[in-house]
Amino acid sequence: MTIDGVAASGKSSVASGVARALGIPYVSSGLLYRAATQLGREAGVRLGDAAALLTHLRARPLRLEALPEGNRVWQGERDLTDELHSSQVDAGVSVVAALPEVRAWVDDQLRALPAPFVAEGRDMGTNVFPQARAKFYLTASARVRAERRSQERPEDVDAVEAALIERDRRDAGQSAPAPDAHVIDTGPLTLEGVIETILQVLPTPTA
Ligand SMILES: Nc1ncnc2c1ncn2[C@@H]1O[C@H](COP(=O)(O)OP(=O)(O)OP(=O)(O)O)[C@@H](O)[C@H]1O
Ligand SMILES: Nc1ccn([C@H]2C[C@H](O)[C@@H](COP(=O)(O)O)O2)c(=O)n1
Repeated sequence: MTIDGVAASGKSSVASGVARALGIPYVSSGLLYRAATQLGREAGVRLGDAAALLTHLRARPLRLEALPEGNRVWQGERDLTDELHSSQVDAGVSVVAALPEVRAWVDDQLRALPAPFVAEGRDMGTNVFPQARAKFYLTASARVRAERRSQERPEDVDAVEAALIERDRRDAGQSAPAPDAHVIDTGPLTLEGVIETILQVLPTPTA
């Protein structure tokens, strides 16, 4: 199954809860875009330069570890995960995610993972796993998302809201609900409420 949605709409928290309830892993595709951005920044590669970025990424392959309590991204023995949710990565990641070559690099890694899992991101239901048996798309107003996110970060809520609106604008090209997705406004719901809503509409597996 797939869970897509706008920035900070609760995708990874919800995917984690649903996956736990189903006893399967979840996979956070955004982490691979974030890792590509962080490694490009570190190496001084211009983030819009797909060829240079991919040469750099292919020389040092990444591994996405789908742990139930949270995904982790490794490059050899180095765990990059805790560096990937900074405001600097947030500011550059949409440029990297707009590169078709980088999207193909991410998609190949996701499609190589052993099923079943819950896939979370922007285009999981539309592009990467169009055959998924159930698809969801999470939304919430920018204000609600900023209020939630500002509890995790030092920035004030107005600055977080402005950054989310800008990232939504830049990601719009690859972030739309699949025609067969269930769209959920998470604004009025608790995290547990969103997870429960999804579990209730999931089709029962056939024998
Ligand atoms: N329904 C909800 N009610 C209250 N808080 C929520 C809800 N859903 C998510 N949150 C909180 O909102 C914040 C953002 O959630 P999360 O990181 O899961 O979003 P995301 O869509 O994966 O973000 P990103 O796009 O940046 O990767 C977290 O602090 C999470 O606990
Ligand atoms: N399937 C995906 C997943 C992510 N992205 C881009 C868009 C986001 O700005 C960025 C980080 O993702 P997040 O951690 O916010 O889920 O990566 C994408 O284009 N496609």
